Amino acid sequence: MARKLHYFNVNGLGEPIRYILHYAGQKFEDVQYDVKKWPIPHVKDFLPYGQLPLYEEGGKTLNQSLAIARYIASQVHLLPTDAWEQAEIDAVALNIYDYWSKVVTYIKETDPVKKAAYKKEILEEFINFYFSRFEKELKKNNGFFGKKLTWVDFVLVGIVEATNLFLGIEVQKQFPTVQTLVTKVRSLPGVKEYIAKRTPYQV
Ligand SMILES: N[C@@H](CCC(=O)N[C@@H](CS)C(=O)NCC(=O)O)C(=O)O
Repeated sequence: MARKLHYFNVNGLGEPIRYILHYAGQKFEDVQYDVKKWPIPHVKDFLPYGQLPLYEEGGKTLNQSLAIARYIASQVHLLPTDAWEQAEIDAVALNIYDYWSKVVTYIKETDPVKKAAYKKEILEEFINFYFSRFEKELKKNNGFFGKKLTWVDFVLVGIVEATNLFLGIEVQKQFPTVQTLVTKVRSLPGVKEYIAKRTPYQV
C-alpha cells in the first residue's frame, strides 16, 4: 500500500511519525518541504487545515500529528490493546502537547522583548513543571509511559529534539529518565539508521 508523509525538513511534529514508520519498517515516501520557502501556495492550499504533517495512505489523507502517529501505531503494535491503557497513553500525548504549545508561543513571537520573556518562562518554569512529571510517569513503568514501548515514547523524543533545536539547549540532560528514553528510542533499529542518514536540521 502506498504511504506518504508530508512534512517540513525540520525536526518538529512530523519527526516522531518518521521514527515510528522507520522503526516499524514501513515503506513510505518522505515528502519534505523546505521550511525556509514556506508557505508554498500549491502545497498550503492542498492541506485540509493549511498545516503539516499530512499522511496519505491508499488514496486517503489524515492530518493532525497525534492522530497520524496513533493510527500508524495501531497498525504496527505500538498502541496498547487495552482501552484504559490507550486512554492513559493519549493523555500523556496531550500533556506533551500542552508543554509544546508554550514553546510554539515562543517560536511565533516576533517582538524580541516578549520573545526573551517567553524563553525565560519556558526555561525557568514550564520545562521543570512538565518534564519532572514526565520523569515521574516514566519511572513508574520501567522507563516507558506505558507497560512497554508505545507511540507516545516516540512523541516525547520528538518534542525533546524540537525543544533542543528551537531553544538551543539539551533539555534531556536535566532529566535522567527522559535522557534514557531518548537514547533508547534513538538506538532502535530503523530509527538509528534513519538518524545517521538524515540531513542535520537547522532553524
Ligand atoms: N495540531 C497540529 C499542528 C500542526 C502544526 O502546527 N504544523 C506546523 C508545523 S509543526 C505548520 O504546518 N506550520 C506552518 C503553517 O501553519 O503554515 C498537529 O499536531 O498536526
